[in-house]
Amino acid sequence: MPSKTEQFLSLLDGQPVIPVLKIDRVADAVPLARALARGGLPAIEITLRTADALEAIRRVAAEVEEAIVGAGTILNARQFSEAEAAGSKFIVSPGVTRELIAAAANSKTPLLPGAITPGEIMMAREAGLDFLKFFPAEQAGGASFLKALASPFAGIRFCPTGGVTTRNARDYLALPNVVCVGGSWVAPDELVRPGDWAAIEQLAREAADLLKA
Ligand SMILES: O=C(O)C(=O)C[C@H](O)[C@H](O)COP(=O)(O)O
Repeated sequence: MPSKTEQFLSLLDGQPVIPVLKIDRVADAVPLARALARGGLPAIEITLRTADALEAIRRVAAEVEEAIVGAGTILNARQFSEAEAAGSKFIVSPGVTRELIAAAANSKTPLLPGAITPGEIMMAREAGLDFLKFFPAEQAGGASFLKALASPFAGIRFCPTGGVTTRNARDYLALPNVVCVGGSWVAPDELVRPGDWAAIEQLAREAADLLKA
């Protein structure tokens, strides 16, 4: 039986960027998920930072077959189960807590918890969590900080998120302990608001190709 991390990584299937989405209008969720998938980024994270986030997850899970929808900004066990019930295929949290560790242990849905410091990483590791969100990546010390964590934590893989853009994504993706990065830059408000799905598809395509150039 592959570990939950292995299952999660095979779901991501080499996708280098996970779009981090804040859905202000629930009607945007489906066309946005479709545009990102068309551009090559089927795995998306819808953050529970807006009132309609769970409904957005529900709609994408039900209507966008090609999407792999996850939930972000999960802060406690209640939100974990609500997001799971809405159809989330993975759960992302900004940090790691005992409550979330227990929720993840009781669930088949993989958890990508935030961790920055060696102590947080060790706490996650002790709980069997070995794929972590390095958050907030840029603000906490960036690629050089994360690089320094590779030696003591050889088995831990990261998804740096926070301040990551096309400008610095390659610096992270070049690190041996980085699997993918997360970021909101592929779905900026100024393109989502007018429903410019073609422009978002193009941004997704550029992001999906980051590892190729
Ligand atoms: O809410 C969460 O759980 C988050 O992940 C916080 C941030 O929205 C992401 O880290 C994206 O950050 P930016 O790409 O810098 O906009």
